[in-house]
Amino acid sequence: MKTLSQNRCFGGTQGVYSHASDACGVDMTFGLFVPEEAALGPVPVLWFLSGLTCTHENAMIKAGMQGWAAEQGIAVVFPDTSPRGEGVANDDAFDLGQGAGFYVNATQAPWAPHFRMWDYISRELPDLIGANFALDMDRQAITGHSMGGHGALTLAMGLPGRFRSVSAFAPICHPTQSDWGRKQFTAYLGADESAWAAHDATLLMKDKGFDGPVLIDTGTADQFGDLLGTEHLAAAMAARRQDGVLRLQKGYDHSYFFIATFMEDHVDFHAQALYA
Ligand SMILES: N[C@@H](CCC(=O)N[C@@H](CSC=O)C(=O)NCC(=O)O)C(=O)O
Repeated sequence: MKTLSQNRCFGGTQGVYSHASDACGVDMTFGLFVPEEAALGPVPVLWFLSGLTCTHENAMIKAGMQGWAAEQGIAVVFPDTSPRGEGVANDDAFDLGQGAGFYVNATQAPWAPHFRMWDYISRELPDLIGANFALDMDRQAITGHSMGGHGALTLAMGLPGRFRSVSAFAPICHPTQSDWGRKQFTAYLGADESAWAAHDATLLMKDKGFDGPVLIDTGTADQFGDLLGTEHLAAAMAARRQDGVLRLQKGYDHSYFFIATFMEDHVDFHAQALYA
């Protein structure tokens, strides 16, 4: 692992690191905020999965997470959203290929050799940060935005026991029925839709739900609202009596201004679960 930068931040350290990824077969970059409490012992971990077109950097510099995480003594991980570089497949569209990994393991050409973001986020990166930083990997929570909200919800429900709480900002909720999902799952996973269900938050909510609290915020003025399928996840949560809150925030759009506005709520929500 290589340290690319380290800056003192709210008493802790905001770092950016790169490493050779076995899962993705290329070097991957991630951000990690570690609060000052880590000097005394391992601290809980909150993951932030970012959306389409993002690198590790967007949320790290725009979401305003570090101050709230420092107050709670929680570390925050900011992974990249896909493998990148020459030799890695890509597409001209912003919603496929590099910057648009959708948190799945691709099985189809030309994506399969590198696009293994499920394995990267669920296995390789946790192992790496757990071994190299003072993090308590028995206390993890996860959040994310848009495509990253989809990733947070599907990883939380797909890995029972891993995360104590899950939240999301404007998540893609029902990708198997959305143009933000059908196109990408066809490309990455193939035309057989039975392989898609494990990556659809609404279907997972109907099937198994999440063994912990859920918090979702989406803006009523979200310019991508029709692609998110929020109503389908809301219905699935209500039908199974999921422990959770889904809020529609008046006038907010899809941007990081929306995310930053409600970030304190989300970090506090996760802190309650991580310190219970
Ligand atoms: N370029 C696209 C819009 C891309 C966009 O809005 N990306 C969002 C995530 S959308 C869902 O995953 C984002 O977080 N962008 C990065 C940022 O820093 O704002 C278009 O033109 O439609």
